[in-house]
Amino acid sequence: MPPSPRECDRSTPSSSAPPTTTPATAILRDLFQHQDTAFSPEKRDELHLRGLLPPAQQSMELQIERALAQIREKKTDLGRYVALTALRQTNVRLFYALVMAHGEETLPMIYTPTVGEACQKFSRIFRQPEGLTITIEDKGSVKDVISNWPVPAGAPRIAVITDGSRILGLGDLGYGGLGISIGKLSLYVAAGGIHPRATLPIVVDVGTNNQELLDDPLYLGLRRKRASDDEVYALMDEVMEALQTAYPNLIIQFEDWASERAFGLLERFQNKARCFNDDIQGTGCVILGGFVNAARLGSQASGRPLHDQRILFFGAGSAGVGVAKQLMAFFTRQGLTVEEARRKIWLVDSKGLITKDRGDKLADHKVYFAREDNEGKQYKSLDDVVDYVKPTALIGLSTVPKTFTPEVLQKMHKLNKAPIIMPLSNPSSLSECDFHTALEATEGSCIFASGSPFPEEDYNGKHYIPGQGNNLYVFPAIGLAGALCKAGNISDAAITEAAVALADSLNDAEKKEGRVYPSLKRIREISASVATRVIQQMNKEGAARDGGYTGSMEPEELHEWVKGEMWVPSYEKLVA
Ligand SMILES: NC(=O)C1=CN([C@@H]2O[C@H](COP(=O)(O)OP(=O)(O)OC[C@H]3O[C@@H](n4cnc5c(N)ncnc54)[C@H](O)[C@@H]3O)[C@@H](O)[C@H]2O)C=CC1
Ligand SMILES: CC(=O)C(=O)O
Ligand SMILES: [Mg+2]
Repeated sequence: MPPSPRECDRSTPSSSAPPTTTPATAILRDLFQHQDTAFSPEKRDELHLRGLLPPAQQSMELQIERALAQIREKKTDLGRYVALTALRQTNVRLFYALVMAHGEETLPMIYTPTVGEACQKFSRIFRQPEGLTITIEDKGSVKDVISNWPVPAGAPRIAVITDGSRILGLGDLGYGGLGISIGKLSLYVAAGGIHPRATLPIVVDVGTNNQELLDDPLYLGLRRKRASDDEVYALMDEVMEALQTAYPNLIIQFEDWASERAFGLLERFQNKARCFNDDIQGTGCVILGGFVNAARLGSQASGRPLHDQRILFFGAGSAGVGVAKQLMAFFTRQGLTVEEARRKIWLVDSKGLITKDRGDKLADHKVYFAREDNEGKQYKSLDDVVDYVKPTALIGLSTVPKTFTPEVLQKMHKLNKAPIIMPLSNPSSLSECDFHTALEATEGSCIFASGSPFPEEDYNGKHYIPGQGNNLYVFPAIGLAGALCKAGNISDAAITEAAVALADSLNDAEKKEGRVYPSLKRIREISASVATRVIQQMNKEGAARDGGYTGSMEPEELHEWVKGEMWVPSYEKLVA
């Protein structure tokens, strides 16, 4: 077997102990060394910590209990976000141990929906700098900025990069977008097992067109309007080049760029950088995975063939079109031609059903799905479009809340024994409908998944569990796979493989419960299985660049190896 990539990979954070000369105060201020009350009496002596800590020695489990109680005491979700951030910046192991042990409670606080509000108020809740800031004014010296990133033991393996121009469905939040890079990377650690030190959150500040932010004296970003397309692309050429030179194995995830630039950047870099776009490809992937299971349930209820689907997208931005493109694979894998698959998909934007003869100039990314079979008629309202298309599935990626009205949902119920309803816009306040409304309007018949979490519901004496159709199920695994096998690029086929692996990951109990996505309690297990399949695909394509290491393993061996590579928060070692 060739040498383990670890043996020749200086990008893997070292686990060696700190020099014994590290001053006690520095240990207590170092988020990677802090153990709080867990230091044993011997360690306290050895590290000169005696007297600097309370007398009690406590386990991580007890510390989790205390931290959770403190979080629960906060009155608002934003308060809980701030408290959790403070914990992450103080004791990184305790933070991740808490998130992993209580994911269902804490994920909505560090991710959607709360991360949206945190990005909106980023400059107001700011306490200490995190992540890397590259501004349009750094043009020409991006390399120097990147060289300032402190990497005390190992280089970053995953970067999440945003320009803050479209944060969730909340629009242009300028510099506050950094919160989404930080939030996504927290999930890389909690769900994907990437070492926290190997994560690199980046905001590219090219200005903001959000006047409220520009007028806010506390705003932390550049006080200027957004730079032009040409300026941004020129800056991004330099950023991508500099990042890849500094860190040759870095995987770069584009996040929450306004649609035109999201597509533009993906086209520009997909084949020459180790990158992917989470909103286009990650979302496409997670919805394909869930849709496969939803269609199975729908087909069981209706007795109709699996591919007998008519999918209506409400919203045709980077997420809508990204998912539509990925869902083509649902049909082609069942033997339909690409053209037949395309015809199963209808897209609606703010002007109504997207047709070739609608009379407006369609953005490039919408053209492929523009219908030609509308016989000159145009359909504007969602009600009218539903009447015309007679969809089996309704997928919302519009950022417009409550647009799946009870009337629209009732129509879906009339048309289908088990309609697929996916209001995927984030955060929860922008969801096209909530779970309760969907259940009532469809008399409990819908197969449901939303972008942000909704509580479980009891309806007519039956218990229902909503799915969360969110890219969090796949991006950590895709990035993990790329990092572990040192992928040279991330292909569409690798993304599709992640989707199929996610669909396959439901266990029998979850199938029985009618779920389309596995329980988030199993997210690490899911990430390991998905990452294993993606690595296999990358090897098949020749994209893995680890000298044949992962390619030489049998699937089960590879799976075990992936699991073993995932970072686990523990105090066993002195340094995380
Ligand atoms: N669940 C998940 O994992 C993900 C969810 N999203 C969510 O998807 C949403 C959309 O994201 P993007 O596509 O990047 O945004 P976008 O702004 O590019 O696209 C929004 C689309 O909705 C359409 N739209 C706006 N108002 C409308 C109306 N009144 N009626 C019909 N269509 C309307 C727009 O024309 C546009 O096509 C966001 O809320 C985002 O948070 C995005 C990525 C992942
Ligand atoms: C989940 C996500 O990536 C978004 O809403 O943009
Ligand atoms: Mg996003």
